[in-house]
Amino acid sequence: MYLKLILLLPLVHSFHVPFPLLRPSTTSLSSYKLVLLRHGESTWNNENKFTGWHDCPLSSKGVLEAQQGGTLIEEAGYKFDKCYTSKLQRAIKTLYLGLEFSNQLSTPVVHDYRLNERHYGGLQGLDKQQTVDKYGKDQVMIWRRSYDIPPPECDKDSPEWPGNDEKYKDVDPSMLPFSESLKSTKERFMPLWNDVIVPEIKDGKNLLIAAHGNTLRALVMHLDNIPEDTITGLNIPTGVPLVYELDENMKPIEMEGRIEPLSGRYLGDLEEIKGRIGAVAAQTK
Ligand SMILES: O=C(O)[C@@H](CO)OP(=O)(O)O
Repeated sequence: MYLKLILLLPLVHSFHVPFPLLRPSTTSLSSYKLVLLRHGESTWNNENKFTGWHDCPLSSKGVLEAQQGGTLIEEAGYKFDKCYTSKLQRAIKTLYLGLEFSNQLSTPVVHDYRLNERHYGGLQGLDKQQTVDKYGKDQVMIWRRSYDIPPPECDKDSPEWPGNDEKYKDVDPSMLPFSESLKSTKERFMPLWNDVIVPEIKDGKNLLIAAHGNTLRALVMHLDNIPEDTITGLNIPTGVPLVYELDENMKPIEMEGRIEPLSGRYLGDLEEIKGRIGAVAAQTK
C-alpha cells in the first residue's frame, strides 16, 4: 500500500503540467509566468496631458479597461500569489479592479515608488498637442521616446516634485527625480526587479505587476533585450494584460500570438490591441 502511494506521487505531481494556467501558486516544469498590466486610461491620458508622477485617477473608460483586463485574466485562468504596483492611484485602482474581476481580491499587494511612471519633469500637466505646437513634433518626440534624453526638470518647490508629496516621505529625497528619461526610469526600477521581484519568481510565485507605460517599457526592454533604437517605437496599451513565460535564467520564451519585438503576448483581441497601441503613439501628431 505504502509502496503504491510512493509510486503514484510523481504521477500526481505530473497532473500539474498540462494545466499550468489553472494552478494557483506553482510554476510549470518548463517556465515561470509573469503578467504585466498597464493601468487603464487616466483622466490626464484622456485630456492628453503629460502625466508622469502626477497622481490623477482613472477615467470612466479606464475603469472599464481595467475591469476588462481582469475578466481576460479570469478567462485565461491566471491566479496570483502576490502583486506589485506603484504609489500612483491609476495603477493601484487598475490592479484592484483586475483582481476583483478575476476573483482574487485577497491577493497580497506591494506598493513601491520604483514602479511609478517615468517623471515627466516640467512637462507634467502640459497638453501634449500644444507642446508639439510650441516646440515642434521632433523635440516632443525626443522628450517622449528618446532613450536617454530627459524632459526639462520641474522646480524643487513645484507640487510636481515628489519631495513635496507626503506619499514619498519615507523615500530618501536624493532618490526622488526632477525629470527622467527612459534610461533613468530603468535605472530606478531595475534594483526592485533584480533584488526583490526576480527572487520571488524563482521561488515559484505567480506575480502580477500593475504599472505604467514607461516602467513597463523599461521592463520589457530588459526582458527582451530590446535595443535603444527599437524601444523608441514601442508603446504599451492601457489595461491589456501582457503575459510572459520566463525560463530559469529569466529569459522570455517566445509565445504564440506575440507582437514583435515582445516575446510575451497580450490577452484579448489582437486587432483591437494593435489599435490601442497606435492610439498611444498618436497622442502627439
Ligand atoms: O504622460 C505620461 O506619463 C505617459 C504615459 O501616459 O505618456 P507618454 O506615452 O507620452 O510617455
